Amino acid sequence: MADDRGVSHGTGTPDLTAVTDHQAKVAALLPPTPVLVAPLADCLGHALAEDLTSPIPLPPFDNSAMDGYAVRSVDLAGATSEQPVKLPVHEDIPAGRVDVPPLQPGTAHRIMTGAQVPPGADAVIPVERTDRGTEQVLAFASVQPGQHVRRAGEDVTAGETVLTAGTTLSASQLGVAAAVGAGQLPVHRPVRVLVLSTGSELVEPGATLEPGQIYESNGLMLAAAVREAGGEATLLRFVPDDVDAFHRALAPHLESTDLLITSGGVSAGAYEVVKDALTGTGVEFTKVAMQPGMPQGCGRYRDQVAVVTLPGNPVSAMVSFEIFVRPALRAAAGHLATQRPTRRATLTESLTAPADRRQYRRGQYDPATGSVSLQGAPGSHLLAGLAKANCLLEIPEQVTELAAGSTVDVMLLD
Ligand SMILES: Nc1nc2c(c(=O)[nH]1)N[C@H]1C(S)=C(S)[C@@H](COP(=O)(O)OP(=O)(O)OC[C@H]3O[C@@H](n4cnc5c(N)ncnc54)[C@H](O)[C@@H]3O)O[C@H]1N2
Ligand code: MOO
Repeated sequence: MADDRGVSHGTGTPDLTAVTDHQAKVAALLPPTPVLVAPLADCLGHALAEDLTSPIPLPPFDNSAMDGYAVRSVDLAGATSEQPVKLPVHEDIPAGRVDVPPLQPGTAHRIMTGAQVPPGADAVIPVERTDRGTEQVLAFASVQPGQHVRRAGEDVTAGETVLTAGTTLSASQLGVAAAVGAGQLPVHRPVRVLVLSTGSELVEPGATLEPGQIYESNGLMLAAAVREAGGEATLLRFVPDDVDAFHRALAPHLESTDLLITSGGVSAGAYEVVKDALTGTGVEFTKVAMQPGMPQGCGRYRDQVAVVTLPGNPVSAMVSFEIFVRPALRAAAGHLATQRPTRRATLTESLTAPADRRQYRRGQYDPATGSVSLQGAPGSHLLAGLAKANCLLEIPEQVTELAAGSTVDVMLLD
């Protein structure tokens, strides 16, 4: 049933596109990116394209967990500080020594952390429990068989899968790949994104503001968001509010762009350059049942490049990026983790929300108490509040008010 704004109650919204429908449309625009093989050092943040199995065990050989002496544990049975056991020291084994001679019964080899445990030894006595002798050593304690020895394969066995396809490669994932000897990895190429902002009122941050001008912020912010999401961003700013200039600015980038993201110029004003330039080129404009972020558009420009047009209000642009672009970008680049983590949180204060629109409010989530407080008012120009927020509260379409103490879903931003 629709009200006098043409907005229906319940599930049907004749004049407004459902958030989930627009999400699906944007996601469908971005096919998976090709797989390339990249040196390990260039793989940070990319998604692994195939499972990585280890050709070797880790550790590759039994090695010492301590600086000390490799011994046979039976030789130190009953050793105490009062009744130490004396053993001749036959060899010195620094880490990396490969010609390690076997340990004879009743002797010790001095050994360093990470060095190969010699055949015949079954334990290591740490240097602190000895007199640190080099020709012969006094051991002031006994050791259990296996003590302070790191066994071959106890971390990873040969043939074991250490990373699965779709894993986002962060520092520790690159660490394990290097440890098992992978010099390069098959990864999905990041999505190449052109971020374009238009608006005659916009000037470069750092320049002097004339009356009526504002600093350009969306372009820089969206390009950073693309990079944080694992994409490659090229920034094209200060494109004049002129349709021909818009097409001319775009043309040299078409070949090397998978996705064009614009901000601004799509609502109902007399100078909506993005809408004017892209209408009829394969891009469709709509109003989504969301606040902020109602005016949206997407499509394929001249059958060539995926396009998502975000609204110009900075908070609208950023929230729209989070809801529509980020998950699609990550899915196309092969990441299994496409969604931000979510929590159910207790609201510390009451709020009201517009009917029939899904509202995203900015908030501060406190993981210690599981509570969330609002960060600033709902206005979509209030960028400072967004900058202080660590989460978005998702207020469902049918909810118009929530009392303090209510439970609400939050999406964590960092
Ligand atoms: N009559 C109507 N007016 C508006 C409607 C509507 O439905 N009917 N929708 C409102 C909503 S909701 C939004 S959101 C905005 C979206 O407008 P546009 O996407 O066309 O954006 P602009 O008008 O170009 O700019 C809006 C606002 O954002 C500032 N802006 C734009 N680009 C940047 C940038 N790169 N960096 C910083 N700030 C930017 C711009 O100066 C404006 O203040 O429309 C409402 N109006
Ligand atoms: O929907 Mo607009 O994006 O509220 O400000």
